[in-house]
Formats: sequence, C-alpha cells, structure tokens
Amino acid sequence: MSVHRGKISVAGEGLEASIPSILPASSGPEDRPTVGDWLLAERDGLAPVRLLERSSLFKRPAPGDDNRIQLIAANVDTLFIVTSCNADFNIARIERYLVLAREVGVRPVVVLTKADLSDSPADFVEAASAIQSGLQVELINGRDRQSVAQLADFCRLGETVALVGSSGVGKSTLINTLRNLDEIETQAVRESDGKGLHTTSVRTMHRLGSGAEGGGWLVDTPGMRELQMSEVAAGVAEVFDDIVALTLECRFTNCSHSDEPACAVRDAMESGQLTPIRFDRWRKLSLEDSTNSDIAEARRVRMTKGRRRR
Ligand SMILES: Nc1nc2c(ncn2[C@@H]2O[C@H](COP(=O)(O)OP(=O)(O)OP(=O)(O)O)[C@@H](O)[C@H]2O)c(=O)[nH]1
Ligand SMILES: [Zn+2]
Repeated sequence: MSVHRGKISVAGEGLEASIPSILPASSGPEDRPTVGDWLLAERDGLAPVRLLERSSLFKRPAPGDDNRIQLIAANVDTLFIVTSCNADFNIARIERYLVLAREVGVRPVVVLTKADLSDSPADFVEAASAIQSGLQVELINGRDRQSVAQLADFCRLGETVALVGSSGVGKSTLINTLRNLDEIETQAVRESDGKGLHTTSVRTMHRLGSGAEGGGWLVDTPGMRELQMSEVAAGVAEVFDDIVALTLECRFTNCSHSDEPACAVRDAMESGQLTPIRFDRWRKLSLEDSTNSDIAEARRVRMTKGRRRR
C-alpha cells in the first residue's frame, strides 16, 4: 500500500499491517517491494518471502542520490494523462507522458478535464486524438459523478490506474469523484481511514468501488507526479513511429536531418507529410532522453566500479 523508511504497509484479505521491507534473497535494485506490488509473506509473522512478477514498473533515479533507483509504482494497468481544456493543454506535455506510458508498458488514456468550462471542448479532443492513432481520449467534468462514470471501465475489479498531469488540471478532484462513485465503498474507505488516523503513513493506494464486489485500485503516490524522461528511447520510438520510419529512409544511417542529401525526414516536411513542430518535439525529446540516459549509464558504470573495488 505504501513505503516508508525500512517498512511497508501491506493489505491482504482481512489484513492490514506494517512489516519490514527487506526480502530474504534480494537479487538487485528492483527487487524490493513498492506501491502496487504483490508480495508473498509468511502466514505467521508476515515475514516477506518474495515478490510476484510485475506487469509494469515506474521508477526513477532517487532524488539527491543518483546511485539509487527509486521504485515508484508497480503493476499499473492504465495511466490517466490528465490535462484540462484550457491553457494547460499542451501537446508536447501529453507526448512526454505518452512516452513514459509506452516505455513502461501501461495503457495511456488522455483525460481532458474541465469540459464544462470550455466553449469548444471538441477541439481539444480532436487535437489530443491526433497525437497518435488509436490513442484513447476521454472528455470529462471532474466534478460531475455522471461524467466521471465514463472512466469506470478502466477502474473495474482487477484494474489499477495511476494519474499524471501538471498542477491544477484537476487530478485531486478526479480522484475524489472516482472514489465517491460508489457511496457504500466510500463509507468503507472512510471507516478504515478513521482506524488509521493514529499512523503517520500516507495511503497511496485507494480502492475504487462500484458494486458489491468492489472495484480496482488507484495509485496516488507523490513520485508519480514527478516522473522524468530517462532511458525511454523505446517509448519515444513508439510515440513517434512515423518519424522513426522516415529516418530509416534517409540515405545516411547517421543522418542528422539538417543538410544531408536524400534526407527522407526533410522531404516529408517539404511535402507537408510531417509538420516541423512535430519534428522539433521529437528532436527535443530524443535529445533529452539521450542526455539523461548517458547520465544513468555513467551512474551504472560508477556503481559497477565501486563494487569491483570493494
Ligand atoms: N469546472 C471544473 N472545475 C474543475 C474540474 N476539475 C478540477 N476543477 C477545479 O480546478 C481546480 C484545481 O483542481 P485540483 O483537483 O486541485 O487540481 P490538481 O491537478 O490536483 O492540482 P495539484 O494538487 O496542484 O497537482 C479546483 O478548483 C477544482 O475544483 C472540472 O472538470 N470542471
Ligand atoms: Zn535525414
């Protein structure tokens, strides 16, 4: 449910507890429990035994200590990329989150909030849908239960969702409305919150409910809101697959697409098939990723050397 210094809070059937986070046979920096993990523990005493294989993992270099990796959330199925139908709407920002989702292997859904405040919300839907073919886009008023109910399918039993988006776009509002979709469930959540009042732990997993059997999970950890672009080359290539396909047509394999002859990327821009702004966004993201990835690689080399010295 959440991670604290050396301890994790866990939940199971009829069980809520805080236990040590150390696994008996840890095999690497990613082999420790994080929010969203399935953990096997001993029936008596709850000593951790092992983690079940993850379907996805969000991670980043630990803030203030590049030698460590911080695990942010595991087993997320759907990432709500939240943005609002106003000045916050920014294609480049949506693309960045999209790259992260593709890299981690979670299903991205662009959630456009504040539909009720815009005169032309359909324009935002159209612009977001054009980013990548097949991209799911949902238009909502985050304060309206009926409107938010259109996201219920992503929040069903067995599903885990997480949210990203800049400040003020309506993430907390959406979370509150999602959690309130089912009154009975909310009641239950409040009761258990009440029980936990004496603990200082922040809940980072919320049960979403609709119907007697309950619903999925919502991950709301602060780290999700501060994700970075590093080692996401595969994600960039997926989001900009049209440009990647073009680069393969350039005469030179190391073409910089600036002044080389027979450059398919420039040809595509001249013919109007590719817009220069999109090309520019791709270039910036690729550059940012390769810079950050170089830093990450240097860190790994440092760590390996450190280990050899010891
Ligand atoms: N009219 C309208 N207002 C909304 C909607 N979604 C959010 N708001 C309002 O927008 C403001 C900011 O919403 P928050 O939910 O706090 O935004 P946030 O993304 O959680 O912001 P941070 O906590 O800073 O990351 C609040 O005043 C909300 O009531 C919406 O769909 N329609
Ligand atoms: Zn080229």
